[in-house]
Amino acid sequence: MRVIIQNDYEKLSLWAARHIAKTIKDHQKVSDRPFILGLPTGSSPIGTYKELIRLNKAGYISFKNVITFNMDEYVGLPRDHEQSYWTFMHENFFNHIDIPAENINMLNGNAEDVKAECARYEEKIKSYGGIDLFLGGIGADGHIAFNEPFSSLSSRTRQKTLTYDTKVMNSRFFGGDINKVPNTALTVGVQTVTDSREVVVLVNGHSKARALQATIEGSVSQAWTCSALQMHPNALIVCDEPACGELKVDTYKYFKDIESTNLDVEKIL
Ligand SMILES: N[C@@H]1[C@@H](O)[C@H](O)[C@@H](COP(=O)(O)O)O[C@@H]1O
Repeated sequence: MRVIIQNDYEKLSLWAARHIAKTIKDHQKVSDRPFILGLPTGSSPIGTYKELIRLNKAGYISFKNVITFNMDEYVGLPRDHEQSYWTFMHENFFNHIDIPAENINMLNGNAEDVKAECARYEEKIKSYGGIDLFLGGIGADGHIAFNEPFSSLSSRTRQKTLTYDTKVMNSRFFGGDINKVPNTALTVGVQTVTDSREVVVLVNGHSKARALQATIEGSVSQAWTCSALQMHPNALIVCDEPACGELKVDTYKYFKDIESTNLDVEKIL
């Protein structure tokens, strides 16, 4: 596992976006196969999306030959609801880049047959030969996508019930009213994420410090689904200083030292 520690959210976002842009560009230099990109919602990736949009508008990177798969979607919210992940992704990313609409894949939280919808999603990912890079965020309880604590580490796309804690956290987007937060969501599984060739996870702010500690230093356990990343051969955590608050001093120093020549955001592209 690599851990890149940046001073603040802005630097974290620049680093992650530029790393993703470079990875896509490097792939495009040697292959005509579309790049398959997994994407999250939440507040963590907003800065990364802003920088990717800037790089797209500046002509550094094109998304014309990129296929995206989003991690999750609430069940039962109309697609054009202001808090659906479909709306979030279009407002914060897709509407501002050159990606063709048919390249965008999102789970349909209003599907009549939810099981069939989840199976279709897994099949479609497989049909492209898997995901090249899955970008993710992390919940304060360590959930990745909507894989709440005690989700199987070998889980696949399915419907999950949201925990009370997650509903409280996400109620900030629903006018603070927990009753407006959907009870369930469709989500890719932990293994859908870890099957990807690379996983990049953004972790910012002190509220994520326990989750970051569990991800890096804890045992691999379904209690912290983010800990599954320890088994991944190409997992990269991009975090800020406040998120490191619960790490051992030695762990923090180790990653600062070993990545010291890779931290400069101006030297990635
Ligand atoms: N399903 C999403 C997760 O994918 C996201 O990582 C998490 C953290 O959100 P934020 O980035 O706003 O802290 O929120 C939701 O639960």
